[in-house]
Amino acid sequence: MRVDRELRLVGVSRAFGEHVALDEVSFTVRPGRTTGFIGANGAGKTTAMRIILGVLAPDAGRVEIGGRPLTLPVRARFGYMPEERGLYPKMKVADQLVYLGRVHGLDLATARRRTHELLEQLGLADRADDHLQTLSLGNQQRVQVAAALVHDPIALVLDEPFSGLDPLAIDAMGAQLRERAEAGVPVLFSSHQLELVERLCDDVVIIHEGRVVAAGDAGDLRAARAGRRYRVVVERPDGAPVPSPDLLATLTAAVPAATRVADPTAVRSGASATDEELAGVVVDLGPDGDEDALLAAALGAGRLREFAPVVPTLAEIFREAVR
Ligand SMILES: Nc1ncnc2c1ncn2[C@@H]1O[C@H](COP(=O)(O)OP(=O)(O)OP(=O)(O)O)[C@@H](O)[C@H]1O
Repeated sequence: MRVDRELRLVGVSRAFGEHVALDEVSFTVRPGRTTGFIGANGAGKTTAMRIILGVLAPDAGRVEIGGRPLTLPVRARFGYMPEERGLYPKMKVADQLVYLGRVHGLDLATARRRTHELLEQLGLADRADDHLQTLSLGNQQRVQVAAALVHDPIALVLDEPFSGLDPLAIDAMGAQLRERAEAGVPVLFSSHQLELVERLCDDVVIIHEGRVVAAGDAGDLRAARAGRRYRVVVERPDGAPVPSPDLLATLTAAVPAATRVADPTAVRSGASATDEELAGVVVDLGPDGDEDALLAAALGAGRLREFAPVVPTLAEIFREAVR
């Protein structure tokens, strides 16, 4: 029988003295999917993860798996990578992983096999007999991930597993998380690297000052905010683009609700063009702006070269959600 592993936080609150770190936080980490947990420093990510793992008690609310309250034996089968990395610096890498596997109930042969497999997959096989403290910080981090994975966890909760890793290690780690998710494990990880989250996550939870401000399928969140944003490029009769400020003035005169937003294409290409040199603008119509009126204004401004919906990046959604 397949275990229902959907992990849910329901109305979880937690204060430290007067400071409310989590305020009725609810979200779901779906099995078979990776969920990115994002929020500014101090937003409450680590607190929520500690509560999931039972390291910290909530003041109110609960954590469930498969619709049932989490019990200690079930929690023991979770994989957790805490923010404060907690391995033994003077112990050999492989011995440490075998030991942790045994603590989690694996027999010796299985613990050794899993350790060997993980070290191979994470590119650390040649460091198996080195003391942890002799490894670089990035490689110690890889061992931390191996420690969270060694007992074949039924759920994975990782606090900033990518911080400090080089691009190759990020790929190796990302592949591990993806593989675990595909095996039906709910995977939750926090990160400040939003492009990485965008690349690796199926779902996303955005937390701001202790409250969830957006959650769900990352593609849906982006698509829901598309369609109200357009990139408009208009040419003069001589073929030169109408300068951005002039074009913006024309568009906003016709559609007062339209506001300019940073052009993600310009930012991504690292363009250093001034406003006058930039071809076109990206405008957001907000809830009230009229698309037809925007198009009519763009047509009236010259020869229309581009009128295309812009799908915001996760980083843009994040910035807006936490404003
Ligand atoms: N043990 C504690 N005692 C007092 N305050 C705490 C404690 N743990 C967390 N806090 C406070 O709760 C808030 C949320 O902290 P938390 O560590 O959960 O944030 P975070 O989103 O993980 O931040 P970061 O991205 O910086 O790691 C912060 O204001 C923090 O100072």
